[in-house]
Amino acid sequence: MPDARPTAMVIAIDGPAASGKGTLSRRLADRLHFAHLDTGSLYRAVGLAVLRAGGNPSDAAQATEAAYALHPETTPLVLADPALRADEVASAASQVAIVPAVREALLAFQRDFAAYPPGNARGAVLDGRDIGTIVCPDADAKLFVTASVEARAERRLKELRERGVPVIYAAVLEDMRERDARDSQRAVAPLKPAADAFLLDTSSMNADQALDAAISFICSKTGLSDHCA
Ligand SMILES: Nc1ncnc2c1ncn2[C@@H]1O[C@H](COP(=O)(O)OP(=O)(O)O)[C@@H](O)[C@H]1O
Ligand SMILES: Nc1ccn([C@@H]2O[C@H](COP(=O)(O)OP(=O)(O)O)[C@@H](O)[C@H]2O)c(=O)n1
Repeated sequence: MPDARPTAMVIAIDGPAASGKGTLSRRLADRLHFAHLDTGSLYRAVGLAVLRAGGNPSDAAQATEAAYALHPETTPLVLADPALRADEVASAASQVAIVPAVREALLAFQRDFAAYPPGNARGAVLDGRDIGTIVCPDADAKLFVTASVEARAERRLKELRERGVPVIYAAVLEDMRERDARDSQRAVAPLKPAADAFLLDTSSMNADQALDAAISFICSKTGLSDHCA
């Protein structure tokens, strides 16, 4: 039986790779004491499972089988796997994400998280590509976080180098462009801002400035006041 908690508040954060949506979502969830779900990790988990099985992430049947093999009880453990952060896994994620049956398989988990955030939290922040458009179209506040493709490639390059991964700027930029194209042009749930999303371009903002801008929008939109100062 669903529990009798009051309806949870939902903040939807979408945007392209390395726009800063994950950093912003984590910090928002901290500030508001909300639960956070990085939905990209779900697609990465499906991509990684196919790669580990020696399969092809573009094969719809293999991707669908891997998506249905993710179970809510074990998913939190799977999402903590550091292997999810590898660049080839990001690429595999964007290939499995094209498959409508994969998206369908992951939908219930995301909607349940939004409706019944873990830890008895009074709200949830979900970040991804289609949260404001498909997963939670009735979210209380929606943000679409962007930055120029060059700024995003610089950020991802720095992040990968800090983790000791040997990469060059041109390859990261090329990968980002490829993934942007695949995510924006796919037929199902393409990356695009919801009509009622607040557009936040972080190209020349640091993470603190992005958080301040987001908090001020969310507070004015939702009437939340206790964490807004
Ligand atoms: N506003 C910002 N300015 C500069 N770097 C940022 C900003 N927001 C996030 N970052 C850094 O950029 C990288 C990508 O950010 P992340 O939040 O993982 O993006 P996304 O979730 O959109 O892929 C991380 O290394 C993060 O620390
Ligand atoms: N809600 C979501 C989240 C991610 N994805 C897919 O999963 C891939 C990896 O997402 P991510 O958010 O982990 O990627 P980064 O922004 O961290 O690079 C994306 O390129 C999308 O193809 C999606 O289709 N829908």
